[in-house]
Parts: sequence; structure tokens; C-alpha cells
Amino acid sequence: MRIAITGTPGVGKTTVSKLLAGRLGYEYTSVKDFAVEHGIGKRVGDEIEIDVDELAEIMDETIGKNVVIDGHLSHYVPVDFVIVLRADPKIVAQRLIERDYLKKKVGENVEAELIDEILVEALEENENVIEVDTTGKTPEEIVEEIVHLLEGGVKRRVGIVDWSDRFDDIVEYLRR
Ligand SMILES: Nc1ncnc2c1ncn2[C@@H]1O[C@H](COP(=O)(O)OP(=O)(O)O)[C@@H](O)[C@H]1O
Repeated sequence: MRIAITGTPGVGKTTVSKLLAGRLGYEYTSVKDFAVEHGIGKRVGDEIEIDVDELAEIMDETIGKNVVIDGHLSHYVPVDFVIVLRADPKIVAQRLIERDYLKKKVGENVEAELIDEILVEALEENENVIEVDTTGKTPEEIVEEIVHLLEGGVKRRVGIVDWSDRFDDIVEYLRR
């Protein structure tokens, strides 16, 4: 199976993807590494702008059958399941600050998590979308939850988080 692990930067995609790939005996690949390896996208400042259609086409032709794809664009790749990781926006903020993200970028990503941006994108691309709230869980617990859902035949589980009640606690990060 091809499984995309997507979500706002900082929710734990890479951590969970590597662990899940190991747990399933699958290949691990990240959109970022793949794009660089295959010359997809162009550098704009210190970021790489990726054409998601080009990415989806080349990845679909190139990657193996059993693979975990890590990245906040991975839901654009044709896969069997899209796992959308969610985390309390305050946790996302704290992790991105630790990663020395600029205040503006922290605000953009906290807002994206607050308004379910990646979930909405994933639902436009794939029927099989499973949302997992990672808040307060260890990477191992998250992986076991994903394995349990997939082994249980769950194809779709969305609408499990609502961060609207967290607004007052994170508004400081949203101010530009
Ligand atoms: N379940 C978790 N519990 C605690 N810390 C976590 C968890 N998942 C990830 N982290 C930490 O959060 C930071 C971001 O994780 P990472 O996997 O790089 O996120 P992403 O790939 O979504 O940007 C890292 O420092 C990582 O160690």
C-alpha cells in the first residue's frame, strides 16, 4: 500500500512516517528529498516551490508499491490512504519556533492548523482520508493507532479535531 503522511509543518510527519515505515516494513520517502533528487520544483528564496501535478506524476511512476510518503504535499500523490496528522496549534507553534521559523511563517502554519487547511486539501484529492490527533501521544502510540485503523479496515475517519476553542491561547502567534 502507498500511505501519505501529511499535515501542517511541525505536527510530527517525519517522526511518524519513519516509525510507521519501519513498523510496516515499507519504504520511507519524503516529498522534499524526492523533489530534490528528481529536479522537481524551483528554488524561490530559501524555499523550493514544487509543482504538485509534476510531483504526483513522477512519484506515481517511480516509487514502490509499499511506501510511506512524508510531507505536507504528500496528499497530492496518488496513494491508497492519506493520514492527516493533527496537533494542538500551540504545540505546532512551539515546535516551529524551536526550528527558528520566522514569526510570519509560524503564524501562517498555526493558522493553517487552526482552520484544518491540510485536511481540506487532502479531502479534495482522496476519498481515503484518516485524521489522527497526535496531541499528547507518543510517536509509538500514534503509529499503533494508525496500524490499528488500517488493519481494522477503516478507510475514512475525519472531523475528529476542532481547534476553535484554542483560539484565545494561540492568537499571539497569529498576529503578524
Ligand atoms: N508525538 C510526538 N511527541 C513529542 N514530540 C514529537 C512527536 N512527534 C514529533 N515530535 C517532535 O516534534 C518536532 C517536529 O517533528 P517532525 O516529525 O519533524 O514534524 P514534521 O515532519 O511534521 O515537520 C521534532 O522535534 C520531533 O522530535
